[in-house]
Amino acid sequence: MPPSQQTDSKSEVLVMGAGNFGSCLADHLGDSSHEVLLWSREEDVVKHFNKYHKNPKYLTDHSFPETITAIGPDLPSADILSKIDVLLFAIPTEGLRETLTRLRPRMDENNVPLLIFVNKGIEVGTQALTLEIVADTCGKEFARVATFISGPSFAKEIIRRQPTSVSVASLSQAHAEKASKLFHQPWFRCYTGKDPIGIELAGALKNVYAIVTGIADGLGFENNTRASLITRGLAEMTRIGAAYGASPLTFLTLAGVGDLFLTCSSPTSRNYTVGYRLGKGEKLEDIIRTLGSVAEGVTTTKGLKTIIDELAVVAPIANGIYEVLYEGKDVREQANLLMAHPPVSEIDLPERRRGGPVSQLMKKLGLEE
Ligand SMILES: NC(=O)C1=CN([C@@H]2O[C@H](COP(=O)(O)OP(=O)(O)OC[C@H]3O[C@@H](n4cnc5c(N)ncnc54)[C@H](O)[C@@H]3O)[C@@H](O)[C@H]2O)C=CC1
Ligand SMILES: O=C(CO)COP(=O)(O)O
Repeated sequence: MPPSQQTDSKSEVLVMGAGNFGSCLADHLGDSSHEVLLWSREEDVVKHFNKYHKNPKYLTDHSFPETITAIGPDLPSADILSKIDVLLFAIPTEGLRETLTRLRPRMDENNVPLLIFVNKGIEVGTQALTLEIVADTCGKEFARVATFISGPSFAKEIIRRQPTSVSVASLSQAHAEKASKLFHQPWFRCYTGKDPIGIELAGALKNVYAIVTGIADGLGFENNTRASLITRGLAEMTRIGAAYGASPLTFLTLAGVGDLFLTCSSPTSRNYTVGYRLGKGEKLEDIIRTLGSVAEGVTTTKGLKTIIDELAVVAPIANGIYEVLYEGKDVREQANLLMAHPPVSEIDLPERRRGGPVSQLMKKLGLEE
């Protein structure tokens, strides 16, 4: 890969969360001349990071640029928050409401940094996406400019500068473009979009289907099975997204099918791994206890079930995984049940545009005037 491009405009960035993804993104931005603070709630991580420039718990082999300073475990002060240009959250969805609630009184609404979120989940209990959590905790002015980055992007590969592309979306086009510019590097491309809710839903839902394909692989099913689960998972995600009010086309983006394909086909995915180990017969509690990292699909399945029921969407795969995770149903029996569903039409196509070769052929068949 070509060397990192040093940007003209140097930003002061604060990354909240020093797990796999927060550390990786701090490294990415620190490597392109931005000043980076990395907040961790774990004191040992902060001390070790500042002494050795290594994270003792996540991406442990990697040496981080010396320009990154770790802070914590106390939350960043009002003074720090007033000086930064970018505030990036890389903590799991379940921890976001509390963190934002505690941070908000320290933030000046007349000096709001660029707010970026990379978590991929639905909050249990409220079924809220992050945009709504931001609105609830910080107010609508913050939510209107909140920006979301999502897409096929394993931390372990970004840190090795593998070419990566992601979707970046916000209700504010200007903020999406700012975030895109901040992250752009020869090994990292950003594609901006205007459907943050669709992008968020896609990122959260693909984790659920990654657990399902992991189960199938763990049970010993092969390539045909995985390909049909990914494709039918995409159809289901799109149906849920459309019923939710997102654009169905968003599910064809990097944050949609891109990330779905990645996480459903690689053991690097924690969600796929949860599924694979379930397929091999391990218990969910044991898998979560020993995973060492978050798999957001497990909690998201719970919120998703409520959404599916409320919107009355046909979602046999998501319902099936809910029953496995939360009702103790047997994984092999659920697989058999899915295959035993009666045949249905594959996809609801929009009205066909008249004209072109299809119309000519239909005329020849006497099916079109
Ligand atoms: N690892 C990856 O490749 C990618 C992860 N993501 C998303 O980024 C988010 C973070 O993932 P990872 O860093 O991989 O997870 P991780 O499990 O490696 O690290 C999570 C970090 O968040 C902190 N944390 C957990 N609960 C917290 C709370 N309640 N308050 C404050 N801090 C808390 C942990 O101490 C840890 O530093 C997740 O939503 C994940 O879906 C998105 C893209 C890629
Ligand atoms: O979202 C990811 C990559 O894009 C990471 O997936 P997992 O959380 O399943 O590891």
